[in-house]
Amino acid sequence: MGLVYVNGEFVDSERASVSVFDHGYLYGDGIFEGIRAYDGVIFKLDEHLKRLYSMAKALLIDIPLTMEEMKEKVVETVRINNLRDAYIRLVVSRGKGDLGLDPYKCPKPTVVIIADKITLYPESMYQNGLKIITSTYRRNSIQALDPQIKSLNYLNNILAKIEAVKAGYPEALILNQEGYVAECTGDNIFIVSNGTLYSPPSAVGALGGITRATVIDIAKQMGIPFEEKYFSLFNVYTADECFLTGTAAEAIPVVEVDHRVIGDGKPGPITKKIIEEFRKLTTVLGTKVY
Ligand SMILES: Cc1ncc(COP(=O)(O)O)c(CNc2cccc(C(=O)O)c2)c1O
Repeated sequence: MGLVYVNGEFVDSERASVSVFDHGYLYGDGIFEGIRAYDGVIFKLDEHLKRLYSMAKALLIDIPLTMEEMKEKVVETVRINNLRDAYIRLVVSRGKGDLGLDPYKCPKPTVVIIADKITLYPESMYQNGLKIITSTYRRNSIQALDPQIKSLNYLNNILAKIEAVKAGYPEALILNQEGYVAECTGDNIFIVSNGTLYSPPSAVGALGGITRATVIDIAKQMGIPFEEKYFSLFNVYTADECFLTGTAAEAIPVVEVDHRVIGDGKPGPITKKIIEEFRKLTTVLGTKVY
């Protein structure tokens, strides 16, 4: 049985809970981070915390810990559970209030840190690549709720995920309302065409992924040209390679989109090299737990 950090205390995971009057639960009023530890190193913890505090600022949530204190609590949560490889879920909500949605009736944000195991995709999917479809659900407009904020409002992603799973696919691509490719339900997207790597800017309606940023750095170090560019499904269908990036998924090849075979239908050479380089970095760029 693991221990979960809840508002300053470590509680058995079976008993860990938040109030039913918590606005994260009642209204999805909150944000979260998904972080990974590899062999006792928490990958890019600083980058994740920087994003968390930026998102909190955007929502006017005043996290009751400094970034340094939060960093110590994340490390302590992995350590107290004796984990070396872990998926860490850090959730900050507006906190306990009354049944109205007024955030100014929530005196103190709730902070929850969970460290556990997660396996999103089996190794075979990394070897063979994913087959995905495009969801009929469009990404919510940045004028309504900016997808750069990793909020507790994941219904847009969940509805697209339901569509994929019901159709027999592990993941779905989401377009924005203009028809540009945004990202998948839980991952950013890259395509490779004529030796250049492309990924849409976050302004398309996508999370500014930490893994995406890492892959862009890897590409630069490998001398692979990278361009941030809006692109359509046509560009995906006709790409030489395609892959997705996310903390849980890392980098995973895509070999078919909407029944269009990408390249030769196998994980591409640039994709495979990037995956190899990414895995090398995971125990180098991060914060030691032990
Ligand atoms: C919408 C979205 N876009 C991109 C990413 C990748 O971002 P990072 O490279 O910073 O992790 C995410 C995060 N990926 C994520 C978060 C929560 C659950 C699941 C799941 O697939 O169950 C996936 C995400 O939720």
